[in-house]
Amino acid sequence: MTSSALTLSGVSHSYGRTQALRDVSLSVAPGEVVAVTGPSGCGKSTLLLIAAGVLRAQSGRVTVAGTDLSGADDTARALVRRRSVGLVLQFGQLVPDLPVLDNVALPLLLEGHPPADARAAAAGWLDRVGLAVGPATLPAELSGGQTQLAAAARALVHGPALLLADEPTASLDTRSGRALLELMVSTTVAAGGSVLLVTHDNTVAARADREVRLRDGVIEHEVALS
Ligand SMILES: Nc1ncnc2c1ncn2[C@@H]1O[C@H](COP(=O)(O)OP(=O)(O)OP(=O)(O)O)[C@@H](O)[C@H]1O
Repeated sequence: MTSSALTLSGVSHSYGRTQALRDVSLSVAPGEVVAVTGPSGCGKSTLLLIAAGVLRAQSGRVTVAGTDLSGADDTARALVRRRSVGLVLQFGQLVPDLPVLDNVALPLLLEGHPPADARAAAAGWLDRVGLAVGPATLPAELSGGQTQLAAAARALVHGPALLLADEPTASLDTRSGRALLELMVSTTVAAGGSVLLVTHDNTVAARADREVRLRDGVIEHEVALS
């Protein structure tokens, strides 16, 4: 049996009295690209953060690349995230006092790769996403769009089994956004990985194999796109 890259089974999550997700079940197969869409506040980002192991689901089960995150402690969840997940959040979320190059190299450095190799790989990915920075350039020196490019390079540098992206092209112009999306999706899928994209942009969603539409924290419908 081929295990899925991501499985959510009966996942619910609340922030105080706001129920963000209600009994959501979703599975992403290896090599599959899924877009999660829906109106503002319907729970898209919460779903992605739970899939990434950043948030712990209050109920239900979450499995990433064969590891059950539901019962895992913070260290175990961080390890799965580091090894198997590439995460691109809306505003990049780079480590502010680390040079951009080291931010991109971080997933490899944390896995014990020699620093020179990790930085060479990071430079290669920065080149591929089209971001020219010096070795000492800090995140604060980048525009919003450049920060998204760097975040995408960091998410791809270790060849993740599961790429999770929340509005990954929101700060980029249409052409750069399209090119970045294509790079993220095609390289991940070519390596056998899967992609979960959170987006309100129909042209981004159209790149997916399947669209999962949320409304008020529940799956309203799913459509196969390819
Ligand atoms: N940290 C938080 N504390 C309190 N409520 C939150 C928090 N994060 C999200 N929420 C609430 O949970 C619900 C789902 O939010 P979420 O960010 O997952 O939706 P979304 O579909 O990603 O929205 P958007 O498209 O606007 O980013 C919303 O009602 C939101 O206000």
